[in-house]
Amino acid sequence: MKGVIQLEDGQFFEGHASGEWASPVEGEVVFYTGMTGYQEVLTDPSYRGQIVVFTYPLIGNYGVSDSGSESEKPQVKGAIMWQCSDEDSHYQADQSLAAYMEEMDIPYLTNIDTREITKAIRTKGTCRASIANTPSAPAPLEAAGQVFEVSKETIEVHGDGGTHLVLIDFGWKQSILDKLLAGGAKVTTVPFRSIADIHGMKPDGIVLSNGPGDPKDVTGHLGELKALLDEYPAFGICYGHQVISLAYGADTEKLPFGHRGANHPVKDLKDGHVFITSQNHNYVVTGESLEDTPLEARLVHVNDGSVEGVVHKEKPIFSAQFHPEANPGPEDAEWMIDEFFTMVQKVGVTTYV
Ligand SMILES: NC(=O)CC[C@H](N)C(=O)O
Repeated sequence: MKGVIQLEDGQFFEGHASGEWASPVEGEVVFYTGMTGYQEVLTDPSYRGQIVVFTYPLIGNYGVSDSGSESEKPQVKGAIMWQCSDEDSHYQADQSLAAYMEEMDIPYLTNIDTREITKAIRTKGTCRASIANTPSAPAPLEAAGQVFEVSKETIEVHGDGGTHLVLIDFGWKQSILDKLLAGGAKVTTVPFRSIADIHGMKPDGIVLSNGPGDPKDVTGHLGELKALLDEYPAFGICYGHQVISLAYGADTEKLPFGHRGANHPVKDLKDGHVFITSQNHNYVVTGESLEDTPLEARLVHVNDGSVEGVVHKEKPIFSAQFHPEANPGPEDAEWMIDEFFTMVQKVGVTTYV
């Protein structure tokens, strides 16, 4: 069956549709350049509401595993591929990607020249798009507030390790929780709407999770968040990095087409070493906006010089704009999780630079 993705500016790309749709599927269209990691991408709450173009031509060749998802259900609005495999060649696979897409009812197109559409997004910038059986213009309105859809309603306790960490929930990924548990923590996940409750839990440290959409969606919580950060060691991952920066007075802006893939080089200004990271973000902290804050940039993207991590000049607080939990992607940045545990365990720490 015929399927079409149409961008905001009227450009459209024709391919095969996974189904017959009564109405168009609309969302922000972004591209992901990794060769692997499709299951994590489809289920990562940070991709909530987006249509993801996979640039690598063969997606799904190692199938889908029951234990490989980043949240309980798919989060993307739709997917665009050249080829979606209906075979699963991996000993841990439970089903093929094509079967998974059908079971989960994720609308997708195949036989689309994903490199051509990526060039269009790169030229025009991230934009809205619609997937349908015939060309259909997407509504111009930008969706907002996805973080309210993915942050859970309740406080949950995981594991029983000796270090008590609170993971502030902006839509946390399973692999962040897994890494904290593996490091020896008991982890309490707390919805960002319940930040005030965290003081009573007296945790050893705070981790601020990844999340979808614009970090300014949680502006109303920044005051109580800063009060918390002033008291506890903290580590922010992606959305978490952005809200730490906003809480201390820095600003964020939207990149033209974001960073999504598993090969983004980042430089640590502390010692000059460059490492490869897994990334998934539209927004960045603007470098100049850090000037009048107690934060400074420690990590920068080698390709475009954008801020990839900040550190507080006096307090034990630091952050990563990328994904040190590395699902999907290289594990080069896992040292940050180790550093966080060391920082939390270090009694009387006052400076972390
Ligand atoms: N992975 C994330 O946490 C993404 C953060 C934010 N939604 C952005 O797009 O920049």
